[in-house]
Amino acid sequence: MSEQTPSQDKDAGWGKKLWKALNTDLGELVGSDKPSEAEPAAAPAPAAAASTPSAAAGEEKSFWQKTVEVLNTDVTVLAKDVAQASKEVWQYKLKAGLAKTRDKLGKELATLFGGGQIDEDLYEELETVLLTADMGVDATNHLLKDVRSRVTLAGLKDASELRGALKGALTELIAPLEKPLVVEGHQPFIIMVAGVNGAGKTTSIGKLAKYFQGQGKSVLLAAGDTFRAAAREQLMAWGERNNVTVIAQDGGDSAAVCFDAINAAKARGIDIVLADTAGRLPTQLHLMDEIAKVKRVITKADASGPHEVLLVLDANTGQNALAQVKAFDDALGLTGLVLTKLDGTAKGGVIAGIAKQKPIPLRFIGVGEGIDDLRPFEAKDYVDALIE
Ligand SMILES: Nc1nc2c(ncn2[C@@H]2O[C@H](COP(=O)(O)OP(=O)(O)OP(=O)(O)O)[C@@H](O)[C@H]2O)c(=O)[nH]1
Repeated sequence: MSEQTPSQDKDAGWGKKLWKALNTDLGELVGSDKPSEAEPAAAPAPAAAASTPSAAAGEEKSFWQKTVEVLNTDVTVLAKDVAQASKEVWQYKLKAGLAKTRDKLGKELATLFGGGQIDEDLYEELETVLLTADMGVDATNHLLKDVRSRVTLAGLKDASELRGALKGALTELIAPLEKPLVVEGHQPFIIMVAGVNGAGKTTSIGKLAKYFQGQGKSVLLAAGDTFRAAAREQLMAWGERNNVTVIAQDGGDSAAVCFDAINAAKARGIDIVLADTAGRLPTQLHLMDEIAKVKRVITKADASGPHEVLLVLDANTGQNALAQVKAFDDALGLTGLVLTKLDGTAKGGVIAGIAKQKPIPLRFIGVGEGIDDLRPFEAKDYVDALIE
């Protein structure tokens, strides 16, 4: 068993470190009504000079308290700006990532919704468009029914009004999948990651580690894909670059790696364990048995775990993704899904199929190979990016 521990403080993400540093300094300032010795003598502190500790306890605020208030306000405003900018960047990426699906769907919908009356021919064409975007028969039927009732309810007459009806119906259908992963309540919070070969498990684990670090969580990775040596190397290289401990083993047993990783995380007070597993097809029954064993061994290491069992799906597989969801759910009892590679496919409609047939929370979607290209799924953003 090998362990790769980063040299620096890997337990805190930069966000946490920054926040801690700011709060520590500000906290110290609040506790002091006069400049510290480290402050220059010429520090502009007339109010502070006039203000005694008893005055500070009264109505009058000291210079330093006012300074701290201003600084805190600025930090809050700055944090809001950063969050807003980050959201806008993601919406842009999502839109760019869904370009293939949108181009296909959008072009056909544009013709369909160009104008003219709403009739049976139009519904038939809409059905074909939805099916070709890989929404599947069930979801397509559901959407058509919903669109029809919206048309009746709102008394819509012109085809150009159907866009809003379709967007509304689609948002409502996929909204139940929007259940962000909450990694609280257990320490370590153990996330087991499964999927077919090449779905994007290992890269998603790297992205998730960064995402959770950004929330101030400490993360440890279990290189449980002992089948593919490159996956272990990939994870270790990633861990080294990002100061995250990786527990690995040359070849051997995936369950044993996860077991050791959980114990290491417990000993170090780590917040989150992300456990990789080897890719496998649902038809490889012995491998499906093996992954069920990995889960059982995780439960041996921590009776309450795993706290999340994620299935990573490649969006390119389209409707076949549903068969994977069913098989892995039978073997493992899935609690969440990750849909990767939405950027490389015109099959983004598969989310509607999942929502209709196997509504397991879609925790994250991936729209690129970059480290920030995986984010929590939001139904409205998704539909807005898909249908303009
Ligand atoms: N374009 C794009 N590529 C992605 C995305 N997610 C993962 N990939 C790529 O998909 C390829 C396979 O990813 P891996 O993480 O190695 O897949 P895996 O599931 O761990 O593979 P196995 O270990 O063989 O089962 C890599 O080249 C990734 O960069 C995504 O959202 N968009």
